[in-house]
Amino acid sequence: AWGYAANNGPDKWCDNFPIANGPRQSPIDILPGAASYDSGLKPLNLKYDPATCLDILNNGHSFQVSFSDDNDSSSLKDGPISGTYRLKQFHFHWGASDDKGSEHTVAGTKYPAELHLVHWNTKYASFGEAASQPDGLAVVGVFLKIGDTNANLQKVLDMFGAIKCKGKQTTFPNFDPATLLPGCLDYWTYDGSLTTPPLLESVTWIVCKEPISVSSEQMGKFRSLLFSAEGESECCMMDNYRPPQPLKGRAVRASFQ
Ligand SMILES: NS(=O)(=O)c1ccc(-n2ccn(-c3ccc(F)cc3F)c2=O)cc1
Ligand SMILES: [Zn+2]
Repeated sequence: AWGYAANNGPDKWCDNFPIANGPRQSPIDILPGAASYDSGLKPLNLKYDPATCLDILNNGHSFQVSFSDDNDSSSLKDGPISGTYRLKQFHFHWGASDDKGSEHTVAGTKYPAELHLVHWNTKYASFGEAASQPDGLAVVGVFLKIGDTNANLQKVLDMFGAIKCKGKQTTFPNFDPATLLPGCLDYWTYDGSLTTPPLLESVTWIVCKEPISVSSEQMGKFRSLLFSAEGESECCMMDNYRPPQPLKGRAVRASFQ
């Protein structure tokens, strides 16, 4: 199965997922100087209800916090998208050290981690249906930068004892993902894909320019999770990021000047 090791990592994914070499793959290196300001882009309209937060899971590639999506209580509108996209889950990607870990990069700069808030277009019947459509998903990416301890993030990290190994899951009620957003919601946007298999080219990427803070100690906590399941030889979860992919002529637009 796919992973992030030398024998099953990003350079091998094309063996089972040929779309890995497709025309709109993610992540990318964002060049702020080459992004075009689009005054037609609206501010992001994010509305999250903590009551929709369900559970937290170690899926063997990252950990993810899932939300009930049977109504629009936690949803994204406006920005570069049309219609309403419901929040399904959020997760992170991070490195083995603080000098790498993000998937998107900014003029070659790597951040120690990147948060992805995954939403699906309610014009489709379900997440699974939306995931196979070119306008099916919208993922908001937020960079993490080493600085002050992030008390809101700490609420997530405090759950790690219960999800150390692949397959472990526990309830995680009443968490507000809006507390993980930066103060300024300026963003870059481009058409891309899922950054892990199945690498579906169904994502409108919305990458926030402003990072949120994380302390180096908190980054250490991320690396205490395991890729491995209980009873398997322990393998620390880190470097679970795909490197930037070819832009192939795509435009990257900025919501700010
Ligand atoms: N890193 S990211 O681009 O935000 C990202 C990467 C991969 C996924 N992902 C993996 C499996 N799925 C998935 C789950 C259920 C389904 F019906 C269809 C899917 F594509 C999915 O959305 C979701 C998000
Ligand atoms: Zn992701």
